[in-house]
Amino acid sequence: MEELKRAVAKEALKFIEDDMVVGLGTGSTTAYFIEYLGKLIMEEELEDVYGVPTSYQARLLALEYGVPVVNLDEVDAIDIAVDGADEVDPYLNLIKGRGAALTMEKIIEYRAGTFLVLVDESKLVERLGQKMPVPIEVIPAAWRAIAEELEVFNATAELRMASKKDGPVVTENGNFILDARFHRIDDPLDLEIELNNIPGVVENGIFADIADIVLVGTREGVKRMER
Ligand SMILES: O=C[C@H](O)[C@H](O)[C@H](O)COP(=O)(O)O
Repeated sequence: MEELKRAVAKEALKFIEDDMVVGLGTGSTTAYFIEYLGKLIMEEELEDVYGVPTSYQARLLALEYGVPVVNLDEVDAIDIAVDGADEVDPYLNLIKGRGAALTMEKIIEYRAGTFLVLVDESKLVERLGQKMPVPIEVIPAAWRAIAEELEVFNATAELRMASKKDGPVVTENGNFILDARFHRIDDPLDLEIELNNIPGVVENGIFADIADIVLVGTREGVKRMER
């Protein structure tokens, strides 16, 4: 699996040109991309490329591998954003947020001229929600009210607990994450909008209609899905 992730990360470098502002995603697949991008910048194969990190993880990796970073409010535009995903359906709708970075990821990826997604073949599903729950970032005081509200959607929600901290995961925005399992997601765009209408929801991990290209690492090589 790591080999497939490395292969898509390498392929993604072909999309990066001099003078680009690049959204840097979060997760294990994008980590390889940031490493390889840093190498090209250090070897002066690429010039004047800046990264806009979607998380502390992306920022730390960029600093480690030599990708100059800028904040979202310092750039006029983002040329391309590169990020992983937890699930990809045949229409390029995604579930993201296993790493709890979904809100900043969506802000940056929505703003990008091109949103390039990097996955291995295990992430492909026929229908979103088949394997993964939908992460929902919520204002802490509202977590229980929102979990109850989700029953209306025929979903069961669990508060995500931390593994190296007592109590719940706290996002980089100071919020909690609910992982919601839906009986069946027929219309991802509609559900994405509906979830964000619940008071106290900051953002949810359905990324419908936003990915432009998905690179899929398979045992037969890197395949490309496009809209
Ligand atoms: O918040 C985390 C992100 O949405 C990740 O991009 C996503 O979970 C994919 O991560 P990985 O490449 O490690 O599977």
